[in-house]
Amino acid sequence: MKKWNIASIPGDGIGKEVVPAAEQVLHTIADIHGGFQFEFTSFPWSSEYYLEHGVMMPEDGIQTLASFDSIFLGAVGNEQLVPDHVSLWGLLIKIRREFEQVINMRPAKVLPGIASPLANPNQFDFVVVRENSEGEYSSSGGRIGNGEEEIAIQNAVFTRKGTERAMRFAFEQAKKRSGHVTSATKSNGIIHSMPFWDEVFNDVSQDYPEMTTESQHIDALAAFLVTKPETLDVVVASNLFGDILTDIGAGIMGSIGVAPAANLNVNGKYPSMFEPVHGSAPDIIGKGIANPIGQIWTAKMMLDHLGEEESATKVLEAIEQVTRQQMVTPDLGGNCTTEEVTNAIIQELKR
Ligand SMILES: NC(=O)C1=CN([C@@H]2O[C@H](COP(=O)(O)OP(=O)(O)OC[C@H]3O[C@@H](n4cnc5c(N)ncnc54)[C@H](O)[C@@H]3O)[C@@H](O)[C@H]2O)C=CC1
Ligand SMILES: CC(=O)C(=O)O
Ligand SMILES: [K+]
Ligand SMILES: [Mn+2]
Repeated sequence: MKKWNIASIPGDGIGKEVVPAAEQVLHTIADIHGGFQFEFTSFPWSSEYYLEHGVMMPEDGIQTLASFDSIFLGAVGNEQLVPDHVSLWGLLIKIRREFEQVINMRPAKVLPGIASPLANPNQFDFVVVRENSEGEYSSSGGRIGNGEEEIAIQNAVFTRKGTERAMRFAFEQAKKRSGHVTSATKSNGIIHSMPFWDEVFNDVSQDYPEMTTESQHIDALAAFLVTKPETLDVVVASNLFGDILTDIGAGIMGSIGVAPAANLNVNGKYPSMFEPVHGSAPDIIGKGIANPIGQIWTAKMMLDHLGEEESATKVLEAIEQVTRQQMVTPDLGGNCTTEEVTNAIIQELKR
């Protein structure tokens, strides 16, 4: 029997609530399949770990993770204990970079039974391909001076290699979908990186003459996600633009609690990491009402990545059956708990 070794990092806040829920679902689907199983090794790396050890993960943490088939992460961040930029750069962003997880794939589509906050949502189904290793998320820059003289400089880094890689990945996705790629730009306001981004998009699109393309400024595109999301298929975006667009994508699905994500290593050198779009949700910690669907849909993406596509499809179908019956947590207007939604998905799988 095949065994998938997964490093599990629940992290902070509701990560500790939704990761175990999704692991239950993964064990269930493995049992149903019968030909593979999961072994989860859990790591306590979090803001609490930082308070005790002064680091978000041990020095050999990256080395430890390298031997796993995939990493399954909840969320990182507890501002009460550790400044966010310290905790995120010490764990989440560190893993993304060290393991060259250069693509963050984030689908968004209508889930049956869920009332979108959009008044008349058309049947949208798109995926954002977010460049995940450079761009605006950069450590280049610094702070100097004090008081009124203080200056903060934050550089964005766009390499041709990284930009092109994200765009090619987007076009390859589009081949499997309806063949339309939208580039998120801002070349009217950002004078170096974004005209460069547009040029690379134009160059790469020459290699995909069968695809249709469009380029939209990020501000207009943000509005289109609300007014006509059904026109989008694959959106390629820089690190920050992709981050923002995917919270909008989550919003129009009904809640950030349902949105999945995959941080993909595409050169095969290191494991990929699967973690939902949402954060640690400090306002609902410990209430038992965190929506587990984002983490469970993320588990579905991990199954796809591991080549267990048939099981992956079954997990998404079970999620859709449960939302169709409106067995959902309060963020989606329901009154179910994390446990009730998880159990309903498990029961659906067992049918
Ligand atoms: N990838 C990651 O690990 C991320 C970590 N963060 C961190 O998380 C902390 C909180 O950040 P926020 O900006 O408030 O974003 P957040 O995503 O944690 O929460 C935003 C809102 O969505 C709700 N929400 C999020 N996930 C939910 C779920 N599964 N079920 C029900 N409701 C849910 C929260 O209750 C809150 O009202 C910060 O420390 C931040 O840095 C934020 C975003 C991503
Ligand atoms: C930090 C964050 O919000 C993200 O990378 O999605
Ligand atoms: K997350
Ligand atoms: Mn985000």
